[in-house]
Amino acid sequence: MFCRRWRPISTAICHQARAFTIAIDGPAASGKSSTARAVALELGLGYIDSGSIYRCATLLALRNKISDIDARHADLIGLISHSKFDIRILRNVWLNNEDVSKEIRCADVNRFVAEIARDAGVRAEVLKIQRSVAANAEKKSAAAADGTTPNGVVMDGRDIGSAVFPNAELKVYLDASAMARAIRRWDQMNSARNAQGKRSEEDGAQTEKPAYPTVEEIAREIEERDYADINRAHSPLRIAPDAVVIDNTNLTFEQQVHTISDLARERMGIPRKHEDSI
Ligand SMILES: Nc1ncnc2c1ncn2[C@@H]1O[C@H](COP(=O)(O)OP(=O)(O)O)[C@@H](O)[C@H]1O
Ligand SMILES: Nc1ccn([C@H]2C[C@H](O)[C@@H](COP(=O)(O)OP(=O)(O)O)O2)c(=O)n1
Repeated sequence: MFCRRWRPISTAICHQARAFTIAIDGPAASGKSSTARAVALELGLGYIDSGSIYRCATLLALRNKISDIDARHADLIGLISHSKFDIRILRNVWLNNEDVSKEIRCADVNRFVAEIARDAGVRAEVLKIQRSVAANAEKKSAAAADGTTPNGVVMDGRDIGSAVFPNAELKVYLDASAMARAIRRWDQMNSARNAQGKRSEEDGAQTEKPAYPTVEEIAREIEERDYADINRAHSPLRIAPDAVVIDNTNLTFEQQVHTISDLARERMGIPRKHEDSI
């Protein structure tokens, strides 16, 4: 018997299948994936960054020279359905046994991903992958759970609360001002680049530094992607009516993680833990 809705242990009908789902949606660089990962670690839940699946689908399109998605729609769906996706909570994203964590964040994927994600057939194929990786992560989380919290999964994206898991126990819509998001993404890219440069220096490698986008360029790219995600016909980015909206422009990272994990605790029927949650 499969029951998705989590119940407190004392009233659980099917202990083994109880699962608690947290959906985190929001625009680009609003802090979804870093927050979702931290909440999952705190509560002993599995974590899936669903954007990484759309990014892998985009990488498949780029590598197979599929530039016109409407004309080559069936080819791309075939490639997606025959690929193996492995998304790990602390480690990387693997596509067909290759670590593609860095490549799926490159400028070409950033530019093309919203175009790929608007295709209904691609979304239907990705939906199957989302549900199957979530079921797997949920199973693994049971082993990590300490008995005080249920097993389950945190998934972030654009349509998790509205389309992928409409019955999620907790839905959060994370937002921040456009400028805060652009600056955070710039900082994130800068730190990754500096870390990479340091590693190359230590290895004695002579690598040419790639052109680096300005905050204004990042803001423009984010704005264009948000526009495409909000205005597409299928599962656009929307605030689910039962979502808790958190604007984190003036919150610290810890505050937003603590707020969401305490909201989850409340719905699990266990006491809140943090004094700084809002
Ligand atoms: N409240 C916050 N204050 C400052 N930086 C934050 C906050 N929340 C997230 N960040 C940082 O913003 C960057 C983008 O977050 P990320 O989780 O990658 O966003 P998304 O998944 O929505 O694109 C990361 O470097 C993250 O650590
Ligand atoms: N559930 C989802 C997740 C992502 N997408 C699409 C739309 C987004 O622009 C891209 C990339 O998502 P991702 O979460 O990696 O993007 P950001 O990290 O927020 O920049 O994928 C989607 O349509 N539905």
